[in-house]
Amino acid sequence: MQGFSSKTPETPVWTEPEGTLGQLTREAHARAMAVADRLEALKAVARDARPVVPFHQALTGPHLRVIAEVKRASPSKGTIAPGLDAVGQAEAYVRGGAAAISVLTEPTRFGGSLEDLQAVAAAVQVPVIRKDFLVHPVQLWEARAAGASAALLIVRSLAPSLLPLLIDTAREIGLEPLVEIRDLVELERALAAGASVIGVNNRNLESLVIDTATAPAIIPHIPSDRVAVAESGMQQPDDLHAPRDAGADAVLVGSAVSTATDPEAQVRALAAIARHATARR
Ligand SMILES: O=P(O)(O)OC[C@@H](O)[C@@H](O)c1c[nH]c2ccccc12
Repeated sequence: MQGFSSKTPETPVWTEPEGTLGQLTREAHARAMAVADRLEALKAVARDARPVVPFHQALTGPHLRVIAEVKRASPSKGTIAPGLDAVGQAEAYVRGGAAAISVLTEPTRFGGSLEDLQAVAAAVQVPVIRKDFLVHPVQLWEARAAGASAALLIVRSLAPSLLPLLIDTAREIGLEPLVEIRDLVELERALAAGASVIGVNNRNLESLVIDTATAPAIIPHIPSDRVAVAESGMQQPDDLHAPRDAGADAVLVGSAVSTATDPEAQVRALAAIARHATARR
């Protein structure tokens, strides 16, 4: 076996995701298998779907952008906003200045659905992202058929050959992949696979532990020709200073806006902080 020389970048051995992420990834894979034979039908629906709204473009510019998420529940907190009306919520986010809307479609732990995604995509003008544990091309077609303009791909959930395959498939369909990482090794994988919008999750999805210092530490390493998004754990406007100062292009906020009594005002307050920003990377 070949050892690593000091000049050879270390290639980590691929291991399956553990903990909650492992479970969610396996469940998502089973759901994909159950609809795999619908691929041709989904392609036909996708042809008539709402045209793609450029996601990359919506997140670029001199100011920090806010991606607001429709989130009823999470594995860490359980149910947080049980009766949430996805469309009403998304419309409030847009009035508050959200640059894009994230819609959870994972059903068991996040209380989401493709119906939510479809309804939101039909109601708002901004790009909508499918947030789930996607592991199969058929799920990208589902996203596009529902009117999504972007889809989340979690590096930790995807075996090395699968990540570039799904990134390429997403782009062929017209979806922009938001490629999620949590450390520098995963950043290298994302870059090598051609990711252009990179999200750094403050939450470790295997242990569910949150550390809001993660995104600010990783983002300065993201090349300036890529879009950098800080994700998770940001509750109030002040929490946006650290990712902004690290050079983030956008922040993704879920729980804080989903549980807000006035979601429009909450997003507006976040976007107001965002507007003071100047990109540093
Ligand atoms: O509710 P928060 O802490 O604002 O987090 C939102 C978002 O980052 C989080 O929902 C998320 C980030 N990556 C994910 C992957 C799958 C499901 C959910 C997520």
